Amino acid sequence: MRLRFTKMHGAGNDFVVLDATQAPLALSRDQLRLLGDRRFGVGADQILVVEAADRPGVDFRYRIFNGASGDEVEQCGNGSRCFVRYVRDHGLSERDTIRVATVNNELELRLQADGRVTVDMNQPVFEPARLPFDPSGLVPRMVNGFELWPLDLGDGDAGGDTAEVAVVSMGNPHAVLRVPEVDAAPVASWGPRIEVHARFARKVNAGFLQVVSRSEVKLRVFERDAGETLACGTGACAAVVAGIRLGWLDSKVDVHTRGGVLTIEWNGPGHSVLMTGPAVTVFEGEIEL
Ligand SMILES: N[C@H](CCC[C@H](N)C(=O)O)C(=O)O
Repeated sequence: MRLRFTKMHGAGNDFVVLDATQAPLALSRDQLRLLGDRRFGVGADQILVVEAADRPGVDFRYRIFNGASGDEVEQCGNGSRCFVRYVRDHGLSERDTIRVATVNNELELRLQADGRVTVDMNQPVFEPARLPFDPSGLVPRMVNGFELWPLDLGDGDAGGDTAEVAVVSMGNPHAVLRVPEVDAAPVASWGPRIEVHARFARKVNAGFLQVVSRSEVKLRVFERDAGETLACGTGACAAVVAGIRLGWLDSKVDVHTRGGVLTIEWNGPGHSVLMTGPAVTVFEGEIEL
């Protein structure tokens, strides 16, 4: 099959975007992994599929697949900003604000005059069972009334490292740990061990957070089924929400990632998280699958 695609990125987190509004695209896991493959295919952290609305009150359906595994996931923040840029540029909508349905939620996406996009990422979820995360037998350290869970990363000869994490769901699961300096953080060694830790039944995205001030942080994320990406939108939301709950951050924070800056705003429980950042089209192409 000959497939047209658009290559995009949001703060360096990159995507292959496909238009399935005219006809459903039933791609196999192998075809999705080929699209994500940086040697044998196009190359992308995630594959985003634009589908026609499947219910009243939304403009499109937004589906997300991790490029390395071909598995469908619940949410992609950087991808949602590219989504609205894509539908505008491809004449699929004339509106600056659109509403999309994901596998487990709905998002409102707003194209700003300066070209950045603001997304209402809905409310964060903290109940461990809804991540899912199994805290049984663990005693959390309470900071500002919020749990930091001691994760034992010891696996045989790897030694008894313990990662102290906050857990947050933005529709997809996140474990956030504070580090003194992101550039020296053990992302390559601890990231994969947290990602597949047995207490996360559907694996987890691991965020490494450096607090620069109450309104500025640096963040690296070892993403579930993607490895370290240059930015993670839901990861930035999860890290800021955790930082606010832990008393480290104010309600509006600039998140410096290796691929660019995202601005996250959250006014506390009961409120949505707002994420603002870039959405860039790199090239259009075709591939034979
Ligand atoms: N790897 C993530 C999906 C992509 C999230 C990230 N790219 C974002 O911008 O939120 C997961 O498996 O939950």
